[in-house]
Amino acid sequence: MSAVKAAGVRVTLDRKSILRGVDLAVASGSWHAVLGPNGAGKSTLLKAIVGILPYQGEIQVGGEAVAKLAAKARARLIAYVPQQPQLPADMTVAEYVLLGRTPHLGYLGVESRTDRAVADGALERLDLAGFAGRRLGAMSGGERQRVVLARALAQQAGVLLLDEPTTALDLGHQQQVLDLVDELRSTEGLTVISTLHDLSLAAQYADDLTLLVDGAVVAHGTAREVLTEQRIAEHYGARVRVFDDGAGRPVIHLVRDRRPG
Ligand SMILES: Nc1ncnc2c1ncn2[C@@H]1O[C@H](COP(=O)(O)OP(=O)(O)OP(=O)(O)O)[C@@H](O)[C@H]1O
Repeated sequence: MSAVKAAGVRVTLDRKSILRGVDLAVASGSWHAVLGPNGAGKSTLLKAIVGILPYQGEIQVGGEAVAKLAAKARARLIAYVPQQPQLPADMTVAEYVLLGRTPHLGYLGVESRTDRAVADGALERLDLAGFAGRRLGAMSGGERQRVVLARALAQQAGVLLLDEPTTALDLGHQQQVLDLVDELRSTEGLTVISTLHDLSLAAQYADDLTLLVDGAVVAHGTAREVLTEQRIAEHYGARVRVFDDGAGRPVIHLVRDRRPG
Protein backbone atom coordinates (compact mmCIF):
# COMPACT_ATOMS: atom_id res chain seq x y z
CA MET A 1 0.00 0.00 0.00
CA SER A 2 1.16 3.54 -0.70
CA ALA A 3 1.48 5.61 2.45
CA VAL A 4 1.88 8.71 0.32
CA LYS A 5 0.48 9.15 -3.12
CA ALA A 6 0.63 12.22 -5.32
CA ALA A 7 -0.95 12.48 -8.74
CA GLY A 8 -0.64 15.37 -11.16
CA VAL A 9 0.51 17.80 -8.46
CA ARG A 10 0.89 21.36 -9.68
CA VAL A 11 2.08 24.31 -7.64
CA THR A 12 2.16 27.88 -8.89
CA LEU A 13 3.97 30.53 -6.87
CA ASP A 14 4.06 34.16 -7.80
CA ARG A 15 2.44 33.21 -11.14
CA LYS A 16 5.39 30.90 -11.86
CA SER A 17 4.75 27.22 -12.45
CA ILE A 18 6.96 25.45 -9.87
CA LEU A 19 5.59 21.88 -9.93
CA ARG A 20 4.22 20.80 -13.29
CA GLY A 21 2.26 17.62 -12.73
CA VAL A 22 4.26 15.50 -10.29
CA ASP A 23 3.34 11.87 -9.54
CA LEU A 24 4.76 10.01 -6.56
CA ALA A 25 3.89 6.71 -4.89
CA VAL A 26 5.70 5.90 -1.65
CA ALA A 27 5.15 2.46 -0.17
CA SER A 28 4.33 2.23 3.50
CA GLY A 29 7.49 1.69 5.57
CA SER A 30 9.83 2.65 2.74
CA TRP A 31 12.35 5.47 2.33
CA HIS A 32 11.89 7.62 -0.75
CA ALA A 33 14.47 10.21 -1.78
CA VAL A 34 13.50 13.23 -3.86
CA LEU A 35 16.54 14.45 -5.76
CA GLY A 36 17.24 17.19 -8.23
CA PRO A 37 19.34 20.28 -8.87
CA ASN A 38 18.83 23.57 -7.01
CA GLY A 39 15.44 25.08 -7.68
CA ALA A 40 13.98 21.85 -9.11
CA GLY A 41 11.00 22.02 -6.73
CA LYS A 42 11.98 19.44 -4.08
CA SER A 43 11.14 21.60 -1.05
CA THR A 44 7.98 22.77 -2.77
CA LEU A 45 6.87 19.16 -3.19
CA LEU A 46 7.43 18.39 0.51
CA LYS A 47 5.54 21.55 1.50
CA ALA A 48 2.62 20.54 -0.70
CA ILE A 49 2.57 17.05 0.86
CA VAL A 50 2.58 18.45 4.41
CA GLY A 51 -0.22 20.78 3.41
CA ILE A 52 1.45 24.17 3.91
CA LEU A 53 1.34 25.16 0.23
CA PRO A 54 -1.73 25.23 -1.97
CA TYR A 55 -1.60 22.82 -4.90
CA GLN A 56 -3.72 21.36 -7.65
CA GLY A 57 -3.96 17.62 -8.17
CA GLU A 58 -4.24 14.83 -5.61
CA ILE A 59 -2.14 14.15 -2.53
CA GLN A 60 -3.12 11.35 -0.19
CA VAL A 61 -1.41 10.37 3.04
CA GLY A 62 -2.58 7.15 4.66
CA GLY A 63 -5.46 7.07 2.18
CA GLU A 64 -6.71 10.53 3.21
CA ALA A 65 -6.65 13.64 1.03
CA VAL A 66 -4.34 16.02 2.91
CA ALA A 67 -6.13 19.10 1.64
CA LYS A 68 -9.26 18.00 3.48
CA LEU A 69 -7.59 17.34 6.83
CA ALA A 70 -7.58 19.81 9.71
CA ALA A 71 -4.09 20.92 10.75
CA LYS A 72 -4.08 18.83 13.93
CA ALA A 73 -5.18 15.64 12.17
CA ARG A 74 -2.58 16.25 9.48
CA ALA A 75 0.15 16.70 12.07
CA ARG A 76 -0.71 13.34 13.60
CA LEU A 77 -0.09 11.75 10.19
CA ILE A 78 2.88 13.71 8.89
CA ALA A 79 5.93 15.20 10.60
CA TYR A 80 8.00 17.66 8.61
CA VAL A 81 11.55 18.90 9.12
CA PRO A 82 12.06 21.98 6.93
CA GLN A 83 15.37 22.89 5.33
CA GLN A 84 15.70 26.14 7.28
CA PRO A 85 13.55 25.96 10.38
CA GLN A 86 12.90 29.17 12.27
CA LEU A 87 13.69 28.50 15.91
CA PRO A 88 12.67 30.77 18.79
CA ALA A 89 16.04 31.70 20.31
CA ASP A 90 14.72 32.00 23.88
CA MET A 91 12.99 28.64 24.04
CA THR A 92 14.80 25.73 25.67
CA VAL A 93 15.55 22.54 23.79
CA ALA A 94 13.17 20.54 26.03
CA GLU A 95 10.32 23.04 25.55
CA TYR A 96 10.80 23.02 21.79
CA VAL A 97 10.86 19.23 21.47
CA LEU A 98 7.74 19.00 23.62
CA LEU A 99 5.97 21.13 20.98
CA GLY A 100 6.09 17.99 18.84
CA ARG A 101 3.37 16.61 21.12
CA THR A 102 0.94 19.47 20.32
CA PRO A 103 -1.17 17.43 17.84
CA HIS A 104 -1.75 14.82 20.55
CA LEU A 105 -2.84 17.14 23.35
CA GLY A 106 -6.41 17.11 24.59
CA TYR A 107 -8.89 19.93 24.92
CA LEU A 108 -7.02 21.71 27.72
CA GLY A 109 -3.71 21.55 25.87
CA VAL A 110 -1.79 20.21 28.86
CA GLU A 111 1.04 17.72 28.31
CA SER A 112 0.65 14.39 30.05
CA ARG A 113 3.36 12.24 31.60
CA THR A 114 3.36 10.21 28.38
CA ASP A 115 3.93 13.32 26.28
CA ARG A 116 6.93 14.26 28.43
CA ALA A 117 8.31 10.73 28.28
CA VAL A 118 8.02 10.65 24.48
CA ALA A 119 9.76 14.03 24.20
CA ASP A 120 12.52 12.90 26.60
CA GLY A 121 12.96 9.73 24.55
CA ALA A 122 13.39 11.78 21.36
CA LEU A 123 16.00 13.97 23.08
CA GLU A 124 17.91 10.90 24.16
CA ARG A 125 17.79 9.24 20.77
CA LEU A 126 19.39 12.31 19.24
CA ASP A 127 22.09 12.71 21.89
CA LEU A 128 20.45 15.86 23.21
CA ALA A 129 19.55 14.91 26.78
CA GLY A 130 22.47 16.98 28.08
CA PHE A 131 21.13 20.03 26.23
CA ALA A 132 17.55 19.91 27.56
CA GLY A 133 17.76 23.20 29.49
CA ARG A 134 19.83 25.06 26.88
CA ARG A 135 18.28 27.96 24.92
CA LEU A 136 17.97 27.30 21.18
CA GLY A 137 19.82 30.53 20.42
CA ALA A 138 22.91 29.05 22.08
CA MET A 139 23.07 25.85 19.98
CA SER A 140 25.34 25.20 16.99
CA GLY A 141 23.84 24.67 13.52
CA GLY A 142 24.20 20.88 13.70
CA GLU A 143 22.78 20.72 17.24
CA ARG A 144 19.79 22.78 16.12
CA GLN A 145 19.24 20.44 13.19
CA ARG A 146 19.11 17.49 15.60
CA VAL A 147 16.71 19.39 17.89
CA VAL A 148 14.30 19.93 14.99
CA LEU A 149 14.51 16.25 14.14
CA ALA A 150 13.84 15.36 17.80
CA ARG A 151 10.69 17.49 17.72
CA ALA A 152 9.55 15.69 14.57
CA LEU A 153 10.17 12.29 16.17
CA ALA A 154 8.24 13.35 19.28
CA GLN A 155 5.29 13.95 16.98
CA GLN A 156 5.11 10.17 16.38
CA ALA A 157 3.56 10.57 12.94
CA GLY A 158 3.70 7.61 10.55
CA VAL A 159 5.17 9.69 7.73
CA LEU A 160 8.34 11.72 8.15
CA LEU A 161 9.31 14.39 5.60
CA LEU A 162 12.93 15.50 5.81
CA ASP A 163 14.19 18.42 3.75
CA GLU A 164 17.98 18.12 3.55
CA PRO A 165 18.30 16.66 7.06
CA THR A 166 22.09 16.38 7.06
CA THR A 167 23.34 19.70 5.67
CA ALA A 168 24.66 21.09 8.95
CA LEU A 169 25.82 17.79 10.40
CA ASP A 170 29.35 16.42 10.67
CA LEU A 171 29.99 12.96 9.21
CA GLY A 172 29.32 11.08 12.44
CA HIS A 173 26.07 12.90 13.12
CA GLN A 174 24.95 12.48 9.48
CA GLN A 175 25.31 8.76 9.89
CA GLN A 176 23.73 8.76 13.36
CA VAL A 177 20.66 10.69 12.20
CA LEU A 178 20.17 8.70 8.99
CA ASP A 179 20.71 5.38 10.81
CA LEU A 180 18.20 6.40 13.46
CA VAL A 181 15.59 7.31 10.85
CA ASP A 182 16.31 4.03 9.07
CA GLU A 183 15.93 2.10 12.31
CA LEU A 184 12.57 3.75 13.00
CA ARG A 185 11.56 2.93 9.45
CA SER A 186 12.32 -0.75 9.90
CA THR A 187 11.18 -1.21 13.53
CA GLU A 188 8.15 1.08 13.62
CA GLY A 189 7.12 1.09 9.97
CA LEU A 190 7.83 4.79 9.54
CA THR A 191 7.53 6.02 5.95
CA VAL A 192 10.26 8.49 5.04
CA ILE A 193 10.46 11.01 2.22
CA SER A 194 13.64 13.06 2.16
CA THR A 195 15.41 15.43 -0.13
CA LEU A 196 19.16 14.86 -0.17
CA HIS A 197 21.78 16.67 -2.20
CA ASP A 198 24.33 13.99 -1.39
CA LEU A 199 23.48 11.41 -4.05
CA SER A 200 25.67 8.71 -2.50
CA LEU A 201 23.85 9.08 0.82
CA ALA A 202 20.51 8.94 -0.99
CA ALA A 203 21.67 5.74 -2.70
CA GLN A 204 22.69 4.22 0.65
CA TYR A 205 19.43 4.85 2.48
CA ALA A 206 16.58 5.18 0.01
CA ASP A 207 14.61 2.27 -1.43
CA ASP A 208 13.30 4.40 -4.28
CA LEU A 209 14.33 7.71 -5.74
CA THR A 210 12.59 10.37 -7.78
CA LEU A 211 14.63 12.79 -9.83
CA LEU A 212 12.89 16.12 -10.20
CA VAL A 213 14.06 18.67 -12.76
CA ASP A 214 12.37 21.99 -13.39
CA GLY A 215 9.22 20.91 -11.56
CA ALA A 216 8.76 17.60 -13.37
CA VAL A 217 9.79 14.00 -12.71
CA VAL A 218 12.50 12.92 -15.15
CA ALA A 219 13.30 9.53 -13.57
CA HIS A 220 12.26 7.30 -10.75
CA GLY A 221 13.30 3.86 -9.56
CA THR A 222 16.10 2.32 -7.54
CA ALA A 223 19.39 4.14 -7.01
CA ARG A 224 21.07 2.00 -9.67
CA GLU A 225 18.36 2.84 -12.16
CA VAL A 226 18.22 6.56 -11.48
CA LEU A 227 21.79 7.55 -10.67
CA THR A 228 23.70 7.03 -13.90
CA GLU A 229 26.72 9.10 -14.99
CA GLN A 230 24.85 10.24 -18.09
CA ARG A 231 21.75 11.36 -16.22
CA ILE A 232 23.75 13.22 -13.56
CA ALA A 233 25.77 14.98 -16.29
CA GLU A 234 22.59 15.89 -18.16
CA HIS A 235 20.57 17.23 -15.24
CA TYR A 236 23.19 18.51 -12.79
CA GLY A 237 25.80 19.58 -15.36
CA ALA A 238 28.34 17.65 -13.26
CA ARG A 239 31.24 15.40 -14.27
CA VAL A 240 30.97 12.32 -12.10
CA ARG A 241 32.03 8.71 -11.93
CA VAL A 242 29.57 6.23 -10.51
CA PHE A 243 31.07 3.24 -8.67
CA ASP A 244 29.46 0.26 -7.00
CA ASP A 245 29.85 0.12 -3.22
CA GLY A 246 30.17 -3.66 -3.35
CA ALA A 247 26.60 -4.14 -2.15
CA GLY A 248 24.93 -3.02 -5.37
CA ARG A 249 24.45 0.62 -4.41
CA PRO A 250 26.05 3.40 -6.43
CA VAL A 251 28.67 5.77 -5.02
CA ILE A 252 29.01 9.06 -6.86
CA HIS A 253 32.32 10.90 -7.12
CA LEU A 254 32.87 14.33 -8.60
CA VAL A 255 35.71 14.26 -11.13
CA ARG A 256 38.05 17.24 -11.36
CA ASP A 257 38.47 18.90 -14.76
CA ARG A 258 42.07 18.08 -15.69
CA ARG A 259 42.20 19.91 -18.99
CA PRO A 260 45.39 22.01 -19.16
CA GLY A 261 45.12 25.76 -18.84
N1 LIG B 1 7.26 32.03 -2.80
C1 LIG B 1 7.83 31.85 -3.99
N2 LIG B 1 7.54 32.64 -5.05
C2 LIG B 1 8.11 32.44 -6.25
N3 LIG B 1 8.98 31.45 -6.51
C3 LIG B 1 9.31 30.63 -5.51
C4 LIG B 1 8.75 30.77 -4.20
N4 LIG B 1 9.26 29.81 -3.42
C5 LIG B 1 10.10 29.08 -4.19
N5 LIG B 1 10.13 29.60 -5.45
C6 LIG B 1 10.91 29.09 -6.58
O1 LIG B 1 10.48 27.77 -6.82
C7 LIG B 1 11.57 27.01 -7.34
C8 LIG B 1 11.66 25.70 -6.58
O2 LIG B 1 12.05 26.00 -5.23
P1 LIG B 1 12.35 24.83 -4.20
O3 LIG B 1 12.78 25.47 -2.92
O4 LIG B 1 11.20 23.91 -4.17
O5 LIG B 1 13.57 24.10 -4.92
P2 LIG B 1 14.53 22.96 -4.38
O6 LIG B 1 14.56 21.90 -5.42
O7 LIG B 1 14.15 22.55 -3.01
O8 LIG B 1 15.91 23.74 -4.39
P3 LIG B 1 17.23 23.65 -3.47
O9 LIG B 1 17.95 22.39 -3.89
O10 LIG B 1 18.00 24.86 -3.93
O11 LIG B 1 16.84 23.70 -2.04
C9 LIG B 1 12.81 27.88 -7.25
O12 LIG B 1 13.08 28.40 -8.52
C10 LIG B 1 12.39 28.98 -6.30
O13 LIG B 1 13.05 30.19 -6.60
